[in-house]
Amino acid sequence: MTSDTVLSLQILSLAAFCFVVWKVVRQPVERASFRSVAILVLGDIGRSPRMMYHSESFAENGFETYIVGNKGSKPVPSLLSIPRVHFLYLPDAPSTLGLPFILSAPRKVLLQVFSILNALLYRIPHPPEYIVVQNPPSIPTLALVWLVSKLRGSKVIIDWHNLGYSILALKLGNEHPFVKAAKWFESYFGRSAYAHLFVTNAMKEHLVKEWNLQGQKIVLHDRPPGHFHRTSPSEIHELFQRLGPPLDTNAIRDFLPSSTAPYSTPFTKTSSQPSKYPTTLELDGEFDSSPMPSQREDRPALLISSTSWTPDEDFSILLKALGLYEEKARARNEIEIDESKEGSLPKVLMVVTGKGPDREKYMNEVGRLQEDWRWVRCVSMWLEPQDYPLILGSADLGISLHSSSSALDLPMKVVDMFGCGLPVCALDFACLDELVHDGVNGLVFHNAQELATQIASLLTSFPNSPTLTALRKSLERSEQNAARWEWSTWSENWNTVMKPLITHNVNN
Ligand SMILES: Nc1nc2c(ncn2[C@@H]2O[C@H](COP(=O)(O)OP(=O)(O)O[C@H]3O[C@H](CO)[C@@H](O)[C@H](O)[C@@H]3O)[C@@H](O)[C@H]2O)c(=O)[nH]1
Repeated sequence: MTSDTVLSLQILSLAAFCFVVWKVVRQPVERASFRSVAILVLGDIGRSPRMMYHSESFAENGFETYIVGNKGSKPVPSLLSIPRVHFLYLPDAPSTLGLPFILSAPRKVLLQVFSILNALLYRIPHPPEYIVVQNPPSIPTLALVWLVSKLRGSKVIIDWHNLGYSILALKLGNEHPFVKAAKWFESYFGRSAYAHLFVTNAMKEHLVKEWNLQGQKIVLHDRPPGHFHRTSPSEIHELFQRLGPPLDTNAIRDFLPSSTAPYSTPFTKTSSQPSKYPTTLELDGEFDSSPMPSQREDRPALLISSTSWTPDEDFSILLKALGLYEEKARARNEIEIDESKEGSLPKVLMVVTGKGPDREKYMNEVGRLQEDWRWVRCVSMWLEPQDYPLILGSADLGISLHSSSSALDLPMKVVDMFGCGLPVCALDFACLDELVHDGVNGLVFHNAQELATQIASLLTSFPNSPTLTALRKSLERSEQNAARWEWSTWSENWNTVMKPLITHNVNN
């Protein structure tokens, strides 16, 4: 494409943008219609769990719910089945046409501005009562919802997941002029809203103090959806039959215990197949006629990490820790081994779920490293929304490498893991203790050596590790730990914290 054509395209976009703004400014302000909400996600809706959960909660509370965002991964199934939910997809970001960043970035923002305004002003038939916007990204969304609220009378709710400028600072450094400009933009357009939601107490305290936020301020911690649970052996059996392909590579097939579908998987077996390990009933001399799957004693330990593969998560820590575990397992199992196998370490299958920019870089590194590994394998996969909680609930240990660019947000993946009864080893950062209680529901580490030591100590004598079992028990809702139980589901929490905020006007 010639530079003339590019210039004409830019001029056209600018003209279209000016036309929309001119039309809007001339339009008489329409009253916002009660019980409707626009949820704005600048990104793949299917990879924005918190915004999907908000949408579901609004719709369940009788709101006509418009989700504005990009099409990509499949949204959670429950959202697709609610009649009041409408998806308004934004066009995908245009290709850069080989233009330098200085030209391609403003062009991209301009097209985004146009399509977001078009959605919020025209595609939603009546002004929504509320607009819920996720931050980050802040540019251009915070300014746009501010403008739309002035024009259409909608009330803006900013859902503070993190601080956008702190993510940019990871790449450019705190002193870069773009970072300073982004911080100004975020604090200026983020200052006043009908309400501000925060994912941690720490973020609320920080922003109230530093940015003098106007409007109601509420901490809405992430919580897992009600259907997240510890996966039963039957569900694990079905899941690993479904997962087939990502685990069906030479490197993985030879590493896992052999299995014969549909009778067994590397993690489960059924009594329909003669088993190497007799069940308790068989040992008691009774015939086990039930085909119910059970977990195999010779299964590898299943470790899970979940991520968006962004630069704030340093997967080199995990890879180094897995290498150190490999050394420990060799030393224990191949040199010091005694007859009883007491104190031995199991093979480890590390599954990293999620999609994102740094995936290829780290998985190429994994490919090189595991050529020399005998006790560890690492695979990455993206699971359909219904399978994601099932794999978390099948695992033995979760790992979080979330370090938080602002030190003010928390890893949602850990919330997911706790919801599925999975204890974690989590990398420490400033406000992690709002979620992970060291030695109670998980362990906190600071570097690869510590992580490797924790994995080895939790997996000693696997699958009968008392420490791992104790951590897992703290996540069970039982009479014994009722007193310190702090977990609720997303909708219980939302109905307690958010509902009074948004139904207040209707009740009055
Ligand atoms: N369906 C599916 N979802 C996945 C998969 N892997 C990861 N996810 C989704 O991706 C999330 C993890 O993405 P991250 O971007 O790593 O999130 P986080 O650091 O744990 O949490 C951040 O985002 C939250 C809200 O979106 C914030 O609340 C939180 O404070 C933090 O900023 C998981 O919680 C899960 O919903 C997968 O294979 N399949």
